[in-house]
Amino acid sequence: ESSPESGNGYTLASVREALVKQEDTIIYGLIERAKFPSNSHAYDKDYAAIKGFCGSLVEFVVKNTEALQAKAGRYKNPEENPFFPEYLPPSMVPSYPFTQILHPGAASININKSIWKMYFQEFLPLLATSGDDGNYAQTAATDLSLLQAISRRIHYGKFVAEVKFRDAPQDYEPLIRAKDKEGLMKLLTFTSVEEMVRKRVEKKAAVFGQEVSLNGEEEDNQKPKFDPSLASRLYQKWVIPFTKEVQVDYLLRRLD
Ligand SMILES: C=C(O[C@@H]1C=C(C(=O)O)C=C[C@H]1O)C(=O)O
Repeated sequence: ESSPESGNGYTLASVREALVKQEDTIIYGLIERAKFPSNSHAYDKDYAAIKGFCGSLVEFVVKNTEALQAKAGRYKNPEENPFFPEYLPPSMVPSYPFTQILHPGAASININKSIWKMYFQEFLPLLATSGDDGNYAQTAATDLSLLQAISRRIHYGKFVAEVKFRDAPQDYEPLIRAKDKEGLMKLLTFTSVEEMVRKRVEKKAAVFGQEVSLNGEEEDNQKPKFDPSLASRLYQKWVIPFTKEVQVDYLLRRLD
């Protein structure tokens, strides 16, 4: 039951359930980041001028936090993918026997560079209101936890692809051998599931982002913590397409 060849309890239903739970983490992350204004100095390499470090304050926070978390074992879990893998020290803690269901080729898939670019260049300007309150370190910390949640969700595509492959190897194998990316993309796509995901994410964003007061009348006039349609936009434009890209990348390596 627990050999690497068996499914180890992973099914399409269970991986989808995991994705639903990760939506919560992403939405909490959006709420936390939206508490701060844009704080553009946090992203400015010239502003930071940190001794012995070349890069912005957010890069400084992310690289150093990832290094600490790597020592504490974070990246031993195949669900976790660092943004700066080239700077990571080894884990210093006893290893845990994480269930290994993925093909070893999964380890070489990391699209965090694209996620990073999307987040800072395209998404963050939509989420953060303009302004500067000086809380650059705190802002960078919220960026990192939101980025980690988005990255985990997107790279979970490896697990999604693995269970889809196991459910129908006869359908996937010829496309993999032919390196038919378009055919694979079509086969792994479920538009009705995607639509449900987008709708649920927007609804969760509206519910979680609601101001809570004890006077029922006030609630209607309260501004939400962030625009809920941004959450579904994030999913539609980036999270879902990136997840599918990871699935295709994974499947292309599946028979190596
Ligand atoms: C993740 C899956 O694969 C695809 C990507 C989806 C997503 O990122 O939400 C949803 C449906 C599929 O088109 C899935 O089938 O659940």
